[in-house]
Amino acid sequence: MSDLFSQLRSPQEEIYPEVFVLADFADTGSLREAVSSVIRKAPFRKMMTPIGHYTGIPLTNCGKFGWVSDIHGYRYLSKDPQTNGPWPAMPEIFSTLASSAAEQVGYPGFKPDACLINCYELGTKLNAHQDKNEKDFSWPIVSVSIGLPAVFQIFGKKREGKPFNYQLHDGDVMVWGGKSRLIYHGVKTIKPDNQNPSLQQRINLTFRKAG
Ligand SMILES: O=C(O)CCC(=O)C(=O)O
Ligand SMILES: [Fe+2]
Repeated sequence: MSDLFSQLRSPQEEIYPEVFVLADFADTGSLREAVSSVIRKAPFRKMMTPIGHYTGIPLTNCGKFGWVSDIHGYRYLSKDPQTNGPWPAMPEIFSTLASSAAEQVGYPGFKPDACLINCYELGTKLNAHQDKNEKDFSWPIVSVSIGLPAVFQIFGKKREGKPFNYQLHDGDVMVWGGKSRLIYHGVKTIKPDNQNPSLQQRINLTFRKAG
């Protein structure tokens, strides 16, 4: 996103303790091409949750490990349950982007082995949750926004209460770690963007060191 608004934001902002936003850090045109190549091999799918519902947001993965949900719970698997083969390799531009974003805010040496790709349609949202299926919480989560804007909600240590809200735009990269690594967070219902009425989706990439 390169309009007047994005030029008014500072390139790096700590929006919450140890939660950083790098505004317009990613070149989403080339990321979209890489997403297309991943979803040709591992299409978006809804997954069953332990309580027998489907996840509202279609998702897929690339990298050594992929995050999955089924009636047994949430975990990382080295194989795509739909094919029983490995997940698509993580595109080089994904890992380079995630490592450089992490390094920029104080996590040198971050080498993600899992990238979860969520595909939000208009009217969908992500309920408050923690990212806690990874082995080592000393590594941050790096999250990249593509397409429609979204309001990211930070609830903090508890799921309840009034969240801190921050609007993420195409190209924004958010990194959270340290004392905020296990914050409850979510995404408010995705709305159309009047400036870009042709945009119908938001894609989010989250990079993790899972294994
Ligand atoms: O879509 C986002 O910005 C956040 C996604 C997220 O929290 C997750 O996939 O665990
Ligand atoms: Fe999350």
